[in-house]
Amino acid sequence: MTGTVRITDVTKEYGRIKAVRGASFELGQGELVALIGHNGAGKTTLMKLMLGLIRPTGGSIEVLGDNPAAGEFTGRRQLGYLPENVSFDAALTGGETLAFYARLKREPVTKALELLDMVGLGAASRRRIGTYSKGMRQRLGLAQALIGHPKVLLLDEPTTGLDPELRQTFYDLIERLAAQGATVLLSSHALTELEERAGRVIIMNRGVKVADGSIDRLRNIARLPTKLRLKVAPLAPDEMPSWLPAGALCRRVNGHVIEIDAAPERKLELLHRATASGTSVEDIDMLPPTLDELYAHFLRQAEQAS
Ligand SMILES: Nc1ncnc2c1ncn2[C@@H]1O[C@H](COP(=O)(O)OP(=O)(O)OP(=O)(O)O)[C@@H](O)[C@H]1O
Repeated sequence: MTGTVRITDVTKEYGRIKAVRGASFELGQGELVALIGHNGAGKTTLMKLMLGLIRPTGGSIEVLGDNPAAGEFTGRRQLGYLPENVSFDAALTGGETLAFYARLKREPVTKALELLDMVGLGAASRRRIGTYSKGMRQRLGLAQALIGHPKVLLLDEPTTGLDPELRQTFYDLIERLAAQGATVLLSSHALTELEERAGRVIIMNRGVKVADGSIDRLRNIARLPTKLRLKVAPLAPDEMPSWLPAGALCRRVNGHVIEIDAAPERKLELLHRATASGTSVEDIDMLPPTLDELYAHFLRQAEQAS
């Protein structure tokens, strides 16, 4: 993995507000990384630091081998950025807007206009942005960020305002870009949709990085229980299956479905008991901790430690 972004012990203060506190991480070529955290956790500040729009109070930042806040930052043209609240001149058409940004980036206009088709705005390219829906403006923002095949894409809340079908198209698109070698960092509150997509998750809390890794790795660290949902023969009102070990954390979902919280080290034993001959288990679903649950766990842990 070649590092394209290197954040080392970075702090950013706005007066007395510490927006980022001692954050360190590297992003590699072709990585699709989700940056998650509550409002004010420092996500946008980190992106602005990577773009060179603001300077860190402490620590160092390297993007594509250079300091983005340096005057002669050569990598700037290879960065794509979709801000959280994207806004364009309502009087311009989508096509005119994209042509304007292409010229700013010194990229061929015709190539940039092809991006409108890619985000499903080809038919609307001659319409004024004032007539666009929020989802259309968001897609125009994404097309703008993609001008010039950026090596690093920073997307701040990119799926806000997109309907489920467009979200799917959006993720397909960025997965393809990552597969072609782009580094994609996206901030989001939509944890459920990130669960299947992000190869890696960075969790921020009050400016501090509190977790970093693939979802499997975060599951290993958090050691939260896996839910085993079992369909069993109909149970009497207070009955529980006899094969359940004493002390098992178990609840009835309804008269023939029970759910057990299985600690990682007891998962196999419980499965074995459930499927041993003589039990009447008809079906089993294993539900590992969701990203929502992991997120809540790491935030709780960080709050307890502070
Ligand atoms: N220009 C600024 N001047 C003063 N404080 C700022 C400035 N920009 C951000 N902050 C503060 O820094 C902290 C981190 O803000 P940031 O925008 O990075 O959070 P975020 O995680 O992106 O939140 P959101 O999800 O709401 O966008 C917040 O407390 C915010 O109020």
